[in-house]
Amino acid sequence: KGLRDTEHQRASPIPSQFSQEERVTMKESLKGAIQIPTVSFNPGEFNTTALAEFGEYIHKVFPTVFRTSFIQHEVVGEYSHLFTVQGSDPSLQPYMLLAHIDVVPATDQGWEVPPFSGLERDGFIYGRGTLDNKNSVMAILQALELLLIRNYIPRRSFFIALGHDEEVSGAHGAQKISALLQARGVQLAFIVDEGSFILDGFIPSLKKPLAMVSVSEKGSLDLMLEVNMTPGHSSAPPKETSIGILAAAVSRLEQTPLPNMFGSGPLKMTLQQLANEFSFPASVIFNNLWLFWPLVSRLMEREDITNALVRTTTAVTMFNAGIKVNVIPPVAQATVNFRIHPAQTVQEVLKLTKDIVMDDRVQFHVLESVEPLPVSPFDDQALGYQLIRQTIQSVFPEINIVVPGTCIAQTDSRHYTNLTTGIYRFNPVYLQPQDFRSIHGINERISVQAYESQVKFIFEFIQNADTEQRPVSHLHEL
Ligand SMILES: CCCCCCCC/C=C\CCCCCCCC(=O)N[C@@H](Cc1ccccc1)C(=O)O
Ligand SMILES: [Zn+2]
Ligand SMILES: [Zn+2]
Repeated sequence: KGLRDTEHQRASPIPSQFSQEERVTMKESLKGAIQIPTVSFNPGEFNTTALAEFGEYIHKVFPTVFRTSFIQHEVVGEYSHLFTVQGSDPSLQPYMLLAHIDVVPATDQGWEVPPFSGLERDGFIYGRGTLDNKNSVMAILQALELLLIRNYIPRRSFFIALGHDEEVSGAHGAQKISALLQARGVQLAFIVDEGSFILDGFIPSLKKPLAMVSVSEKGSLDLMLEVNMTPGHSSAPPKETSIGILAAAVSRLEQTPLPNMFGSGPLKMTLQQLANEFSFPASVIFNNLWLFWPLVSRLMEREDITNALVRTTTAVTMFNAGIKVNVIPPVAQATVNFRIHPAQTVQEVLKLTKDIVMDDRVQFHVLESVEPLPVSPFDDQALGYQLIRQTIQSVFPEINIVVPGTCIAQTDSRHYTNLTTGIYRFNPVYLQPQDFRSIHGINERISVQAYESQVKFIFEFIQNADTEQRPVSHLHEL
């Protein structure tokens, strides 16, 4: 099911074919972007030199974008970029494409090539940001540049927002852009951001790749656990120290996963839509979840990635205690990062956590919390979702599974809920489990061909968004 464009609009799309010279230029431009180490270290702590250089770099490699009269470019929060592309038809509601220019840190250790070299090997461009998320930054601007060179004039207005601090919360980039657009009275038809991919090999019994468009996003709770004890000489220690008490509390949390929420939230819809794609006997199981849900939910718990879809996860990420070898430690602190399932709330997770720890000597400090994001519409009338489906069909004709999903991490799009109810997280790039581990890990890379397809996707997406849409009953009719 989906939307179909009108006949006359469909008659003359600009074909997404790029010359050999354009293909070389686009991959070289991505490599150049990777070579600029736009690292975010901590909130408010960025490589500002690199961020400034990145701003100059995009001017250099996308000159047409910057000199086009109907495109306004603004720098927001010093290093983020907002482009307003004024469409020719003001009756169409605008949309927004999001990406971020900052990356997480990377040292050379474990990498086949240095992480900021942007080197090409065996058809892959390596480097921090090739999947998260300079590929999107560059592909969006590259697609627009190529459309403008072909004299394309968009009908529907759209915004491109490139945040510079997504990896450390988005407070200086996305939040400021969002406030600016709100002050201007902007309401968006939908937003497309990072957060999911064309998944290949994530579900053992499913041989075909599937495009998962995330329509929701898990929340988070950063909780600091603290134990205070009177310090003293280690030669006559008390029965328990602050470290021992805290370690036991943290261990209880790790040993007691929060409840399996299988059956609530978007996952059930995802699996129902997938049911007919499995071969026997998995197809019978997924078509009868009312009977087999205990089995499926247990199977999903086995792997870390699918476990993250069925529950609020608990990750102990920091532990600090002790000041000297012969001093009883006065304070022990641990930070726990919970990723909250869409069917739970911050308060529920806090209560469950306190019940598991069950020790009055442990104090709880909420450092930061974000509720899970609402589920964006993905029905036949949902413009953003259907445009993504339609463009997947055309750019990746081999993919016949497009399902709504939940993003297990957080994205800058969470700062834009004031502007739209349609937030879709999808990168048109194939991802295998080992690629998933490279995001924030080592040897992050994208194939030249995958990057070209991403440019092609956005090139077509912008044109598809300009066609008048009306509902149709079958996707294959698009
Ligand atoms: C049933 C099918 C199985 C589906 C498996 C799902 C596979 C997941 C695939 C892709 C997910 C990739 C997510 C990439 C986005 C990463 C965004 C990110 O890292 N965000 C940060 C934001 C943040 C939050 C708080 C403080 C600082 C930064 C994050 O979430 O940590
Ligand atoms: Zn990212
Ligand atoms: Zn990231």
